[in-house]
Amino acid sequence: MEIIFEHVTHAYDPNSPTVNLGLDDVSFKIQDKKFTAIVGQTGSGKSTLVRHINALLKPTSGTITVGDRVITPETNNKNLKPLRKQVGMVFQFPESQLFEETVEKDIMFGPMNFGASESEAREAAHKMIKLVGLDESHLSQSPFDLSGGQMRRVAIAGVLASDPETIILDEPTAGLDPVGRKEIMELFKNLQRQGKTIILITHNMDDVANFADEMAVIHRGKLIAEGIPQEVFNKQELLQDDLLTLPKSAAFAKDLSRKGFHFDRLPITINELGTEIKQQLNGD
Ligand SMILES: Nc1ncnc2c1ncn2[C@@H]1O[C@H](COP(=O)(O)OP(=O)(O)OP(=O)(O)O)[C@@H](O)[C@H]1O
Repeated sequence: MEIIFEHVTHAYDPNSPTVNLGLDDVSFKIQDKKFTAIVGQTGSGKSTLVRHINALLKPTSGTITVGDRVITPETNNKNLKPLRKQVGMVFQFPESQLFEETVEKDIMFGPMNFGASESEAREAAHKMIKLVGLDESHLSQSPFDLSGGQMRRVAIAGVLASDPETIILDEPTAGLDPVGRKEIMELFKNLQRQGKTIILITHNMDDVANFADEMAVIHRGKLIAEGIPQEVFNKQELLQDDLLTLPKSAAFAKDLSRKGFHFDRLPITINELGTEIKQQLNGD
């Protein structure tokens, strides 16, 4: 589902529509079935941006088109269920929203809320628990008897169980160890391969380099750059002004360029870096 922001401004204080702007005249497109990363410093407006996609927040001015639905300042809260079913959202620390007495009931809650029958929701719970890498035996457990990483997976399964077309992830791997983080990121990449549109807010530039097709950089509520990660991470003006940090491979390449190596463009993944170094050592 294509998502189009057109001149979207969000003022947190409606009495002062030009100050305390969460978003300031943002226009851009999020492409259907792509993996798009949204990055920017703390407080730059990333969460504010994505909360407009399922109308959790309404724009003060401008429009957001989500498939065939247009969200405007006048959009009211009635009839938002179809949109919320299409656009699933995994919030930061989603495990804090688990509340049912069993894992199965927790995963079933979303689909039943959107009109699935009990047996359809149960079937979805059995499918999704496996998809997030957990055993079906956990379904009968209390979510609160699971480890933090397992709870995170259950919460993600709950969002996936409604089969949303677009999945928004607000720092879904925060606090996970490197192995857990990689597994979760690969799960989302696989969902994209199966046809989902993925939108990821992250502070981890290695995840952007390794998983995203597109990225957007937000600063003080404004969109200041967008494009494929390889291009955006090579924008000198962003790096000079510390508006963007580099993935580890690119930072390492930058160090090497002070020691005699030359990179036309900074490599952003470990594979690209390895290839470049090999070529230069071989004198290719
Ligand atoms: N409910 C609110 N009321 C008033 N101001 C808010 C509210 N929520 C966010 N803001 C302000 O809007 C700006 C953008 O916040 P937002 O949470 O979108 O940033 P973010 O980039 O997601 O930050 P982080 O990386 O810390 O999650 C910040 O200045 C923040 O203080």
